[in-house]
Amino acid sequence: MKQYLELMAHVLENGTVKEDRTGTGTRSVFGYQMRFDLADGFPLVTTKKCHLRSIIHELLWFLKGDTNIGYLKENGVSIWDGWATETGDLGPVYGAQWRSWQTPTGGSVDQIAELIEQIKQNPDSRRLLVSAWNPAVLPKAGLSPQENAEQGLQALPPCHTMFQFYVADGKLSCQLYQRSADIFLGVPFNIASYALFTLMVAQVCGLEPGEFIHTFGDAHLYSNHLEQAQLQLSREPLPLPQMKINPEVKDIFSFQFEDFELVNYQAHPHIKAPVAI
Ligand SMILES: Nc1nc(=O)c2c([nH]1)NC[C@@H]1CN(c3ccc(C(=O)N[C@@H](CCC(=O)O)C(=O)O)cc3)CN21
Ligand SMILES: O=c1ccn([C@H]2C[C@H](O)[C@@H](COP(=O)(O)O)O2)c(=O)[nH]1
Repeated sequence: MKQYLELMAHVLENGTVKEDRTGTGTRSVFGYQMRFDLADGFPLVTTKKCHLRSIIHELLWFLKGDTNIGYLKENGVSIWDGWATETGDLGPVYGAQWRSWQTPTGGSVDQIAELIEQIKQNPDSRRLLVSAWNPAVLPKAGLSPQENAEQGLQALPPCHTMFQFYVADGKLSCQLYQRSADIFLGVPFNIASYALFTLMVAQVCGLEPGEFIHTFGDAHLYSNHLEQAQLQLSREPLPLPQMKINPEVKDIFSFQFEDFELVNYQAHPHIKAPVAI
């Protein structure tokens, strides 16, 4: 995961000191890109131990179209707790936009089902996109995440805002545009999640995995993550693990947690860091 360490080093060296919504303060750059060839192994950060279980459950939860943290809590995943209402709601976040984008006439669009259909039917298409950025449901400034969710708005605007697939030479690649990126906590999750999603889509479409390309808007290190970032930079990256997926699954909505097995994951010890809310 040289790419990830290079991003960290780049932001530490070149980042501008910048205030942010959470009041924590960041070092930030605008515009950056990383590329991962999925044939090189599964891109899970090795310079700190990462919790893949949370990442898999979060992705399956998005794919169900679910926006209540109930499923995550049942599976011991707490990464969304800070933003949910007492009843566990987050408003129309990723799951809702991916699977049931509301149309003005009262219908809904399943962007994931349409994406899979288009990749199969029309692999040369330049329109293989999914957007989670829906201006009609963005949270109102001045309200808390919980107050927004109670009003039917998103608790937090999507950070991974849109992604595009591309098919060439029998290989499927994915590019994500992430408008805002917490390099220490969020980015390792985001890389692994989209790499896994690309492997899943490739399998159900009968394609080989190509590249995952991660493009950033505001990529930042929070001021209370700088020591943790330095510690990670002092560690040697280890060989990447491999992801094994149950080859029987041919429907993107049928994957279950047990269908995934990460093998040969060697990592340095976990590093704790506070999450900015
Ligand atoms: N400031 C901030 N950073 C984020 O990365 C983030 C948000 N907010 N808000 C929405 C989601 C929630 N995400 C999160 C939230 C918490 C962790 C976190 O605390 N990770 C720890 C523990 C992992 C675990 O419990 O499995 C870590 O060490 O990675 C990671 C991603 C990603 N997003
Ligand atoms: O998947 C995610 C979700 C969130 N983040 C980070 C990026 C920012 O640090 C915060 C969101 O705050 P905004 O003020 O809305 O930008 O969460 C992430 O890195 N990955």
